[in-house]
Amino acid sequence: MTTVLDVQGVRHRYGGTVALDGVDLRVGAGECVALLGPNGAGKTTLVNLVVGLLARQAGTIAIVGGDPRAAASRRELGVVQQSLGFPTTLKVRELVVGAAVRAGRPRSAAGPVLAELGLAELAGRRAVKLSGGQRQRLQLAMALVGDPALLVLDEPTVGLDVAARRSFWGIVAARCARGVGVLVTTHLIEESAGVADRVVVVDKGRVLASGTPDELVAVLPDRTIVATSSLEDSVLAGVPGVLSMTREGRWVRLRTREPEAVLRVLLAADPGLGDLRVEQAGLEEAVVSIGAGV
Ligand SMILES: Nc1ncnc2c1ncn2[C@@H]1O[C@H](COP(=O)(O)OP(=O)(O)OP(=O)(O)O)[C@@H](O)[C@H]1O
Repeated sequence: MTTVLDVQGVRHRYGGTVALDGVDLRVGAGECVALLGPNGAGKTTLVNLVVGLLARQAGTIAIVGGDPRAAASRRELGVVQQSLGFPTTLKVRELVVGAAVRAGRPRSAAGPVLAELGLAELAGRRAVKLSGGQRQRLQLAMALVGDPALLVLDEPTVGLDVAARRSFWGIVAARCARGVGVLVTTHLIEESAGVADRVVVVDKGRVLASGTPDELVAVLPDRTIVATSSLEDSVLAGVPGVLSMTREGRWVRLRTREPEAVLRVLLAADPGLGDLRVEQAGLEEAVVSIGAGV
């Protein structure tokens, strides 16, 4: 797989604060990588270094082999960042045409992208009059019109409703399938599981874990036994191997790392046991546990 983003040994400090403490990260062509981490983990710093907004202090960053601040590399890059505002007077078409020209593409490249993103009918509208979801699609149109090899999306779906989010990710997935590499930061863990080929968990400026969403979930040994039970709560909580229990009406949820042993006890002792299932932890629990050093 061709590498479109290669980050190696990147460190960054703001005065005495260490924001990145030796980060390695790779995005291949056609790969969607989600960068997950709590507030202050270093995600924005990394994104700003990749898109050339911050000057590199230590380590290397290459976009399709080039320096992020070189003009040739910037043409390989499409960016959607939350904080971007639009000039008040400019219309949707003018902004997309401008982005095409800046990326060295013909003005005519704007038309197909406006159509692909469902913005053709809004092309004559001033950008500041768009809804939140339409603005995100406009930013994506401006990012895609340059035909980038790498898309960097910084919390791109914050504030969007479910339908707008689905449509946004549908467009990104289609580009990914055509070979564009994507780096996306998000707090929406379960959403990232749906779109990312690989999730990279960062905290305190370091990569804690990297893998497919399924791999990350698999590293967490916790399972939850869900069942109806006739046993008293205190008896259930006292079954060897049960880490915690909660009850919702007739249902109990038992967290354990030894599901077979707990099930054996329940099957022998609980005449009212029914509707039994064992669940794996979700991606959110996996990421929280990795962050907590589990
Ligand atoms: N301009 C700055 N000056 C000083 N410290 C900064 C600056 N920007 C970020 N930091 C610090 O660097 C660390 C990493 O911040 P960064 O914004 O990269 O994290 P983040 O993962 O994007 O967080 P969030 O999810 O809250 O946006 C934090 O400790 C933060 O306080």
